[in-house]
Parts: sequence; structure tokens; C-alpha cells
Amino acid sequence: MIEAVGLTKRYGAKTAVYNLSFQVRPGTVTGFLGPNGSGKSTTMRMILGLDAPTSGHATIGGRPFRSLPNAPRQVGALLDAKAVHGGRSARQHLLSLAQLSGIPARRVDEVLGVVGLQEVAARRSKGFSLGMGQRLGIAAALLGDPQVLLFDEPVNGLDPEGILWVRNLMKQLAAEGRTVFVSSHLMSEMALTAEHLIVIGRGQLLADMSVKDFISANSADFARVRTPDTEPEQREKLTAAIGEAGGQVTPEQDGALRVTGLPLPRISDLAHGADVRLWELSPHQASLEEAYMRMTQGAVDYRSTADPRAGLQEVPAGYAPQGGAPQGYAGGPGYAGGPGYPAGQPGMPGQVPAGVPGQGQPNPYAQPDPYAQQAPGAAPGPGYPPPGQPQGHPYGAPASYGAPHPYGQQPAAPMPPAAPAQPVPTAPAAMPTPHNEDAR
Ligand SMILES: Nc1ncnc2c1ncn2[C@@H]1O[C@H](COP(=O)(O)OP(=O)(O)OP(=O)(O)O)[C@@H](O)[C@H]1O
Repeated sequence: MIEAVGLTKRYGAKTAVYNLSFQVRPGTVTGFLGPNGSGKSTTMRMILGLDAPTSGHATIGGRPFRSLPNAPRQVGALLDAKAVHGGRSARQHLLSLAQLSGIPARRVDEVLGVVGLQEVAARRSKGFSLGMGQRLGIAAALLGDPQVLLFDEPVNGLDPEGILWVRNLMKQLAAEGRTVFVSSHLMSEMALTAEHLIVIGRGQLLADMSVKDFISANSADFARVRTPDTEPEQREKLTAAIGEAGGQVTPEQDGALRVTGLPLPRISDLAHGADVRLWELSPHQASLEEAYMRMTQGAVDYRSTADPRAGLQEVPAGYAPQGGAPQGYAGGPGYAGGPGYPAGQPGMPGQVPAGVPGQGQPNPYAQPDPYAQQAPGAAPGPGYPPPGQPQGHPYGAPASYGAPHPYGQQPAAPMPPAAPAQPVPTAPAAMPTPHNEDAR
């Protein structure tokens, strides 16, 4: 078991981790989530004795990492896949680690096989791709066949096959009774891999609970309702009836309606009463990604801003695609609140912004903000602007999911302190004053 007790780390004026306490238990994969710069790597480094806490302590199996007898046989970690001697081959790298820890050389070939690097074992690691480097780092973590494993972003750079492999590996390691602590920004992946979550924001604990509980505590259930596509007046009648009954209706991209604030039987009765036929009435729960975005909105330090493209208004002749910008882009209908594209801001004539889907593709940003519609009496999410204030689309937060935002990320003004949307078992203490400056 891994245990953190009151873990705090300050780098000069920067508080990277503050009063963090949690346990990571054996037998399950525990996901470690938090926005960029929230302190995940710092926490892992303190657990592994690579950084000394300013206060508090971390133990593995009841002892600080540094006092564990033969620690590499008990704990394996992937923190930075690039931290290898590039001039050494994969096999040499693993052999040197094995020798340092008294691990037999034949184990090196075993782990090379496990991570699928046998064919390139003799190649210098400096020529490795990002994904190959990750595999080598995972091999190093597995070398001592440890009971406790920590992985910082293990799927970073892996192809879909590699991601699936890591997912199954993590689950298998946990099923063998090991303690598996893994950080990731890929929510969909975390939802499939982890059973338990530790979520931090600005160095503080935001949640410590099962994935299932996290999603239900941080998401509003909704119903999807669909009326006959050919009869728009049915849709309007139903929208009016639901509104009168106190429900909130948000149109979905595919023509269906997202309804919050009313139970399914009530929606059915309202449709019946309004003489509206239904083609679909189904219950839905938000994804881990939506729940995560909702919880961490107020604890995000790095947000992208709109790209004003000052001085770039002239489009070189012959550059603009024929037919102008597709409908619905910057400032167009359905585009309000997209990342970096505030409603009403004109786009460049004739140019499709990079990273925005082209014509014929669904525009993920054209969806109305599902969180804009709150159930009556529902508490707003953390950092959620009060009604009347401009609201960023929840997916307008900085790219935390592997791919960088096409327009880069810029530090924004200090964000308001994070507060949980709804009571959670481990409510954070008061947030320390946020420091955006990086003392590194
Ligand atoms: N050695 C250091 N010196 C100064 N500041 C540091 C140092 N290490 C981390 N920090 C700061 O501490 C904060 C937490 O960083 P950390 O790398 O732990 O976050 P993270 O959650 O792992 O981020 P990411 O998801 O982007 O990898 C950041 O503001 C970072 O700049």
C-alpha cells in the first residue's frame, strides 16, 4: 500500500502540493488525475524519495521509500521515459538497472518480451520513438517484479495497440494483488483502466473515491429524447411542455433533446399529454471526462485564450478554400463557447481554423454546453461562472488529453479556488493562494 500523509511540497514561493493525504490500496488500479501542473509528478517523486517533502510524509508498505530494503525489488516506477542514457541499447540500459538491483540478467529478456521490444533490444535508445521509450520505461518498472508500481502517464505516445496493452497490463498487475498507481490525462482510458481515483487540483485533494462514485457525484444525469425527425413541430411542442414542467432542454447535435431536471416517466407522461410521439427516451450518465471537467474547472492553471490573429487578416491569394468558412465556425450559429472561439468573434474569412473539423465532419464544439442547463436547485460546478457571466465550454479547458491545443496554452489570470460541485467524501481544505509563476 502507498500512503501519503499531509504531504506538502513548496518550491520557493510555489506550493506544488499541499497537505495531501491518501492511500493507494493493492488489488485495484488507482488513477491519479489532475490538471497540468496540479502536482501529480511532484507527489509521485515524493513517494519515491526523489523529492523531499516540505512537510508530511509518504510511505510504501509502511516505510519511506528510502528505507525499504532492496527497494527496486519492491517498487517499480515509470516517471520520465526519457531519463535513459541514449547511447545505451535497450538491453544495456535494463542490464545496468538489473545489475544495480541484483536482478538476474535473464529477467531483462523477459521484460523486453513483455513490452514487445525484443526486436530492437540491441538498438540505442536515443533513436527510439516516444512510444518505444515508454515501453522501455515500463520494462524498467517491471524488472524487479515489484508489488508496488507507479506509472506517470504510461500511455503517452503509445499507439492504440500499445494503449490497449498498457490497459490490460495495469489490470493484470492489479489482479495479481499488486498496488498500481497510474497518472493519466486520458479520461476515456482511465475510465476503462482504473477502479479508484485520486483527483488533485492545485496540489490539493479534490476526490478520493471509486470511478463509479466519482462520476455519479460529479455529473448530472440526463435523458435523451428524440421525436420524429420529419415533424419538427412535435419537437417544439415537447420542448415547451418540458419547459413548463420545470425541465431543461438542450438540443443535441443529432437533433435529439437532452433533458435534465425531470425523471424519465415524467418526460414520457408529458409527451403523451402533448400528443407527441417519441422515437427515443433513454437515461444517460455523464462520462468520466465530463465529471472530471466539472470537478476540476476551478483548479485549472493553464487555459488557452482566443487567438486574435492580429495583423494576419490578409489571406494570401489562392490560400483560402473555395466557398468560405463552413457554417457554424467562429461566431457562427452553434459555435458559442468553443475553445478559443468566443461567440461573436469573427473568424478569418475563408479560412478554417487549424484543429477545427472541416466541412462534412461533425463539429464537436458546436454542441451547446451541457452544463449550462442545471437542474433546479443544483449547485453549480466548481469554478462555474454564475448565470449571466460568460461560460467557457467545459472542453474549452486546456488540452489535458494528450494532444496539445492547436493554439498553444497560455497562463491565464489566477483562477478562483476550486470547490467540489457536490459534497465528496474528501472535501479539500481551503486552497492556498494560487501561484502561477513557475519557480523552476
Ligand atoms: N523542481 C521544481 N522547481 C520548481 N517548481 C516545480 C518543480 N517541479 C514542479 N514544479 C512546479 O510544481 C507544480 C506541479 O508540477 P507537477 O509537475 O508536479 O504537476 P503535474 O500535475 O505532474 O503536471 P502535468 O500534468 O503537466 O505533468 C507546477 O507548477 C510545476 O511548475
